[in-house]
Amino acid sequence: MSANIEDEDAPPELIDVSAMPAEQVSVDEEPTARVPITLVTGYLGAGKTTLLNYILTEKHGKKIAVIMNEFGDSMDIEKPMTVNQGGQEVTEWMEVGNGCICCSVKDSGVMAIESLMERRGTFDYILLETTGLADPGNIAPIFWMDEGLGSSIYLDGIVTLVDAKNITRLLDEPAPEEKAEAHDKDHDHGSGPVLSMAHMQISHADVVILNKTDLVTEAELEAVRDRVESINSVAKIHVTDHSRTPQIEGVVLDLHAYDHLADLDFSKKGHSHMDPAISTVAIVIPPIAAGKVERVDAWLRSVLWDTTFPVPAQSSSSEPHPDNFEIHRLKGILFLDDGTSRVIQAVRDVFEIRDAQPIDEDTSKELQCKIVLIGRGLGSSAEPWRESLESYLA
Ligand SMILES: Nc1nc2c(ncn2[C@@H]2O[C@H](COP(=O)(O)OP(=O)(O)OP(=O)(O)O)[C@@H](O)[C@H]2O)c(=O)[nH]1
Ligand SMILES: [Zn+2]
Repeated sequence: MSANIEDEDAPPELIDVSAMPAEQVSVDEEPTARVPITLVTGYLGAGKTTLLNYILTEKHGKKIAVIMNEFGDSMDIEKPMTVNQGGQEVTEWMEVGNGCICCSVKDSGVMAIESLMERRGTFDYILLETTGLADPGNIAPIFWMDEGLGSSIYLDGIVTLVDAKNITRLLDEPAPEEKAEAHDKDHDHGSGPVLSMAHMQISHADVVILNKTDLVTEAELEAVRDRVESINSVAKIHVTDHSRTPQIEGVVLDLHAYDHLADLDFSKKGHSHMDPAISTVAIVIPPIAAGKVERVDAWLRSVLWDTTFPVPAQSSSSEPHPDNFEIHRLKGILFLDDGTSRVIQAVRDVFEIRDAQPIDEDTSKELQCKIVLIGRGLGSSAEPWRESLESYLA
């Protein structure tokens, strides 16, 4: 459908435009020079390192730089020498048989990426394994905000490994130490179910890999799939045993999760057993006037930054507006009356609206603006959200 996948142009740089001087916002320098990065997340032991080892040993014709976290000692390749740089351990880059290079790091992978960039040209893709307790919502914005990294790397997508055997327990009973750490402390989570890190990792995913399926029955697997879909109904789901994905491209690599959103699948809405903590809401409205993009921006600032609905011009819905919500992930596409379109991307409170690649869709299909929100306390209906946005744009 959306024909951009093979496009020569890498997607535009993800920048927090609100934090930058206006003249820098539209700078578009050599987008093809930037290297895509996929973040591989998932709870402790879900199979992240197994996945990376699989990719490092498969034939795929790509030169991938793989950054493993410190727990990656199950690597069945020779463990490289560890060097210490400024108190943080970064192991040296090691060539692997299929043309990839690999290193394992302690703490954040940002330093490893910086050391990696000195080897630019020797690889064309980066895979970063986050530690099992990392909240990808804290990592993804680095690639949007950090000007140095942002000019050489772009975020291709977030892949979350799910341990099919343990995930239900993790979602139901967040460990006490996790509660204390549960993502950033600046956010007031208000009352309600405590979000585990497992929730965060699933809710930020563009792709979910349901792994360890050899350890569960088919019925258990379906229950896990339902649970995952109820937390994040837009992520693509793949089922694996020992992280052996059916293919690598399109599953782990080349996700283009941030370039085109017109083909988002909304058909999985309306789950009977929503996860109590996190849910997905999709706002669908007709194309808007080109002059209204600024209003959409203002509406987003209100819901993402102030977590309040802008006062609606009128309220006709019988459903009350959620008043204690938190949006962790938002994606959207706007079709404008001048024939152009815009993509909206947000991870937590960092967001941007930028020009979308033209879509050569058959014109018989009616274009609709769509905004998908994943978060907490969003309510069971998209109606109050749609109403708020539409009346704000009116
Ligand atoms: N039975 C079974 N075991 C698996 C599967 N995938 C991975 N494992 C095992 O689970 C253990 C943990 O896998 P890893 O790949 O190290 O997990 P990880 O997510 O990298 O773990 P951390 O980095 O510690 O968070 C290893 O012993 C793997 O061999 C699977 O599909 N089935
Ligand atoms: Zn690992």
